[in-house]
Amino acid sequence: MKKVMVGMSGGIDSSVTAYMLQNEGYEVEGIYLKLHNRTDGYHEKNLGYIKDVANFLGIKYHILDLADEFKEEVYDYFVNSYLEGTTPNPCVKCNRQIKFGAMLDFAKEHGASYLATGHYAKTDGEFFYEADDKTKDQSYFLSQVTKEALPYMMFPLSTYKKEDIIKFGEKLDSAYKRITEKNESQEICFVETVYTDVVKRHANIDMPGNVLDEEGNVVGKHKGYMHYTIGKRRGFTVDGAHEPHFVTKLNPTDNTIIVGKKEALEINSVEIENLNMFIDEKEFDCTVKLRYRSKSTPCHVKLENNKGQIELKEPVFGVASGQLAVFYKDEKVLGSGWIKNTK
Ligand SMILES: Nc1ncnc2c1ncn2[C@@H]1O[C@H](COP(=O)(O)OP(=O)(O)OP(=O)(O)O)[C@@H](O)[C@H]1O
Repeated sequence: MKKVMVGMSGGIDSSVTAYMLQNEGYEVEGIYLKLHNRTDGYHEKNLGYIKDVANFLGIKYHILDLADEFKEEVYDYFVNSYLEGTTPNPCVKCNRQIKFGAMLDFAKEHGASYLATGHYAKTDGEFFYEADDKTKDQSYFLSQVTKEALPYMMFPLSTYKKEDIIKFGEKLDSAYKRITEKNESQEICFVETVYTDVVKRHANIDMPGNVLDEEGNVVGKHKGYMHYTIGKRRGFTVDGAHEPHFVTKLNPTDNTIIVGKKEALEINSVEIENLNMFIDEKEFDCTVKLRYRSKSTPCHVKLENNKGQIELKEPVFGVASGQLAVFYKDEKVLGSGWIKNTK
């Protein structure tokens, strides 16, 4: 019987994942990663749910403390990105370095043939594909995972809708029902409310400064550049403005922000770096997502020396440095790169 390790968070998706794989005949073991202490008793609470599910399934589970790696690779990167005036994507880093880096190594060392998670995405061992439930699809966040990890990955939820997983869990057992009754899913697992609450523990984010127009004229005041991301339209003043103004650029060096009208957010080309490609072609047409939940835009791509240039065939509004450009051919992920500059 083949052994599958399941990354268990104490949430409904991974709990149902473990059940499904056991039902399919795999020998299942769980792994809980200690990544951060968002609130007091955070791990104890999650482990309480995991223990009940593991008892119900009759499986064993491991606890792996990756707090140091997580701090270095994900948390510090997250905070530093805001200090640098870019918009980070911590889940992308976590998937590459932690879940399908360190956790996968652990699973292999413990004799597992596969590592499964409750992510909504598909893989055939060579590529990632979008999940059937497009509203939950997480292929964007997985696109920096190394090619070498793909043959070990399993996503049993890829053909289901999240609401069906919840309904299934409610009926399965009280251990599962209890999980469906907690309502504490965060967009970013270590951010309780808004990102500024995390950043302000490490830096003084309240530093009033000048708002500039595109010509560099002072046109208003802001609360401190770290309060803003590209495309934001509130929380700063623009003297005498009748139309909405949007943040188009952050300047950490002099604590200024540049604003403009909607047209100023229009982007036609994007420079990327630190590529992770699943295909060998260096020049191709495809579609690209420049942030999670944006629609795919047709584009032409040229890659060279771990960098790339994307020419968009239709303009996109409000693209932030630090986010990921993910290339798709229909539902297939071709690869991705980090956004460095936009024009
Ligand atoms: N602390 C953790 N330890 C082990 N695996 C984890 C942990 N956090 C997340 N995972 C795995 O990564 C998957 C996707 O994580 P994400 O944070 O997007 O979860 P989610 O959709 O809320 O899922 P769940 O309902 O299982 O918490 C989870 O389904 C789980 O398999």
